[in-house]
Amino acid sequence: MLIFLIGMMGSGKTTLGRQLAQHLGYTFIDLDEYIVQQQGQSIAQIFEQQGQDYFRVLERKALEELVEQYEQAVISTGGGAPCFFDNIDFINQYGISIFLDVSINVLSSRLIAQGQEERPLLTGKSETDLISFLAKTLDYRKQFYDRATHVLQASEQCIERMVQLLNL
Ligand SMILES: Nc1ncnc2c1ncn2[C@@H]1O[C@H](COP(=O)(O)OP(=O)(O)O)[C@@H](O)[C@H]1O
Ligand SMILES: O=C(O)C1=C[C@@H](OP(=O)(O)O)[C@@H](O)[C@H](O)C1
Ligand SMILES: [Mg+2]
Repeated sequence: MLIFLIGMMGSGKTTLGRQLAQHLGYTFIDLDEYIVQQQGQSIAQIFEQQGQDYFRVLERKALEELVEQYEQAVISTGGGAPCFFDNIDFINQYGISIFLDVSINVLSSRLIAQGQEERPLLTGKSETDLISFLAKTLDYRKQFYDRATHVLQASEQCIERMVQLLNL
């Protein structure tokens, strides 16, 4: 089975995905990390040098490659991945998708604590700007996230509890 984690930046896709994969004995793949390794550039460099549209094409190609390569894997996507092309349909065609539903306040405090250098969409934003950017982005992306096959309320839960709740 392929398990795709989807949701906003800071919702815990990378963190939970790694632990879920370990728990299930599945391969763990972070889509951003896969792209970084293939391109030999950071996400920030790809955005800066080739632009966001190019990054979205790389994301789609990476999804296509991964579904060919793996049968049992947890794949943590980047926040925008299910929201471009028909990626959410593609994901649901090849596996299950879990939307990590996290409130804007929790997202913003996690993202502020983590620093912004690896998330080019957030670079240079004050806390107020960040909150309104996240709210506006979620407002648009919700139509894609809502098509996940599973939803996990993930604002407060600790990782271990989330793994139990999924009962996979
Ligand atoms: N369930 C959680 N509870 C508390 N902090 C978390 C949780 N999940 C992730 N974090 C923290 O939030 C930040 C963003 O997590 P990350 O896994 O990189 O999110 P994403 O990949 O969805 O952008 C990290 O600093 C991480 O340690
Ligand atoms: O939401 C987005 O558009 C993005 C999310 C990031 O991944 P995370 O959700 O893991 O931070 C990364 O793919 C890129 O910076 C763009
Ligand atoms: Mg991530």
